[in-house]
Amino acid sequence: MAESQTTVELPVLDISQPLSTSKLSALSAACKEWGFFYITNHGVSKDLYRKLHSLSNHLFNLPYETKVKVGPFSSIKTYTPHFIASPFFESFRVSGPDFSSSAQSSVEALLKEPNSDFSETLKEYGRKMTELSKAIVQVVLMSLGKDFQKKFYESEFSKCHGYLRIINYSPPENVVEKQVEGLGMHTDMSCVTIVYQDEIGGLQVRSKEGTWMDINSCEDTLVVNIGDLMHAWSNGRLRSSEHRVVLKRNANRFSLAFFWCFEDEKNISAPDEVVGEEDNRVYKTFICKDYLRFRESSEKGKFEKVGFTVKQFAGINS
Ligand SMILES: O=C(O)CCC(=O)C(=O)O
Ligand SMILES: [Fe+2]
Repeated sequence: MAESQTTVELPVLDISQPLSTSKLSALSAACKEWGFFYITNHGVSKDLYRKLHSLSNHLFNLPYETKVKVGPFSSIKTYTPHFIASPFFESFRVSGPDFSSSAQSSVEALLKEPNSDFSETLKEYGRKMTELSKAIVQVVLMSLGKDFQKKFYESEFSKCHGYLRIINYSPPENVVEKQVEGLGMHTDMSCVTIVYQDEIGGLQVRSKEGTWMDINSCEDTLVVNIGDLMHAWSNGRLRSSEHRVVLKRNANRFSLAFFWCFEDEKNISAPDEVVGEEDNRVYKTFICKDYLRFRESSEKGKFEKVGFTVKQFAGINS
């Protein structure tokens, strides 16, 4: 695998403040070119991350036979074991809007003693991520066009929902000599995704020319990326970039990816004003859940080679 040498420069938005005109245009350029940017002042404390990390480790450290109780063949299906996404990747999913009860149902199946720490902490994190996702969608709409937030936020995005993936990467021992993929190239099936990566880093975005660029981990900032649903809704104006995770150090890597998505039944269609006067529509209207199903069925057993994205599914002239 080719080593990547370059770090991508992305704008950092203070999400607690109204955006200046210059920040909005930096955001607009970053969403067009990279589909990635950073946010700061996001309101999640280091303490909350420490707590999430240690509670999650506790679950990842359980024996495999215990974890599969909530695995793909159980009724709960919140645990993704190794060798599905990659040999070095495992994750737990916590779904909204009731993050607490989603977390609790995993914990009840996994732990012998009742434990409300995990569900309480996930409730708090889910609430924060929901709030942030709403704010992020609004600024992204503002970056697309004047008044677009006023025009489209309520009518198009008010029924969005979120889910969280808690990820543990455990690299093989020879990772220092040979960089390995912890998660192969993919695009996200979300409107926007909010990623917390620990200080180890390893997240990379693919440039339009096909070069892998590092997205460094910066203290107190979160990474945001545009997903396929927002890409299609914006008629391709906002980029949903291919990205991956590489493991460069012989250390476990912890990350949290929060996906903010349209409701299953939504008809996804770029409004005329978003398409613009030339009326050059690049995506057909489609129903959100039909795309999710298409991805699920084309991804089985080969998560790493996602050749099937929204372009193949709903692209016009592709
Ligand atoms: O682990 C990360 O940093 C990113 C994970 C990711 O891209 C995903 O789960 O879609
Ligand atoms: Fe992703």
